[in-house]
Amino acid sequence: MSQFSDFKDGLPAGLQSDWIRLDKNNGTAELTVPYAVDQEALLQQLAEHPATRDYQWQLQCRIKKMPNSQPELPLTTGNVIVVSSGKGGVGKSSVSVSLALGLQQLGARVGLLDADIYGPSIPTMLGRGDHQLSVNERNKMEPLQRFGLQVNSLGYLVDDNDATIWRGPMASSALQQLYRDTNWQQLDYLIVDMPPGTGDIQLTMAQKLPVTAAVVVTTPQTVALRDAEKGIAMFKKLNIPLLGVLENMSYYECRHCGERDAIFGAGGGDALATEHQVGLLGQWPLTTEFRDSLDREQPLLMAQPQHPFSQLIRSTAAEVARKLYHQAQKNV
Ligand SMILES: Nc1ncnc2c1ncn2[C@@H]1O[C@H](COP(=O)(O)OP(=O)(O)OP(=O)(O)O)[C@@H](O)[C@H]1O
Repeated sequence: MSQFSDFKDGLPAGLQSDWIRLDKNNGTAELTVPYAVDQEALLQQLAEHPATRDYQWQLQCRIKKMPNSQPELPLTTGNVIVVSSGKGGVGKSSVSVSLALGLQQLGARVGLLDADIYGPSIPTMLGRGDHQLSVNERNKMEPLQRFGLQVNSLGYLVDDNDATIWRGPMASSALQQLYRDTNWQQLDYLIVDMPPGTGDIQLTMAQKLPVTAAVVVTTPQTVALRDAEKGIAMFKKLNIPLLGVLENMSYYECRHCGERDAIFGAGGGDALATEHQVGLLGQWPLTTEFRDSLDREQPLLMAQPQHPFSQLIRSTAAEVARKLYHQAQKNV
């Protein structure tokens, strides 16, 4: 096996020459961020490029486990990405569900952990079907399988009203237990839907998990942006790499005439990301279909995978995967 070092031109963005191995007439491109690459286009390019066209190409997908913020905590899953918001109601749970499904639709094995003690909404968005949470012979909870995701939520375990009265240590140790005592199966990513806010509870919770990276969700509204800023500061303080800010409800697009209305203001997420040098992961519209699909336990990505919003979600998910990889490389 040799590495292909002289292969810089003509590669799709995201592919690096040291991911390429050659063996006689066979070439393997190992994609450590498979989602950032259009695999069909890449195969075609490899087949046509003068330097590579004499080889038979195959692609292998390998998602690395990146370093996490708490090396002393056992990592029982793949990369742990926490989704957080400074303020409630900005769509953090909707984003968590969508990013998890988006990564999965791009080929990853994904779990979703609902840590929102104030109002676990994942069971409402994904439903539970006929499934009940069960405990195996090793006393581990078997995650619920929803749309191909492995899911666990405080909402599957306790009544909503019981969970909301939990405070500090109780909440963070419940989260830790939920993470550790779930029998996650070979995950590439675990998306964690955190409780809204940036107080002591959220801080402690983030410290109790081996977090790989974080995403902060905001709307463009000034009051949400101010709180999102506190979220950015929290992750900086915890030395958790921030993949970027995701602006949700950026504009409403009329279904009939297509006109866009920035009802919560325009440009706020972008300005915030620029000011803190954290990158804007996406600007998601406010749409009836998105809200309705989650209310009906049929996420848009599943119900209408070709919908432009579904495509936007997948491209944000690809950006998250790509950034996670590159960010972690920088911090090694
Ligand atoms: N882009 C969007 N378009 C339309 N509706 C949305 C969008 N994002 C979220 N919603 C809706 O807004 C409501 C709040 O969303 P969600 O529960 O995800 O917010 P949250 O930030 O997790 O709230 P909290 O953490 O305070 O419970 C939900 O009814 C959801 O369907």
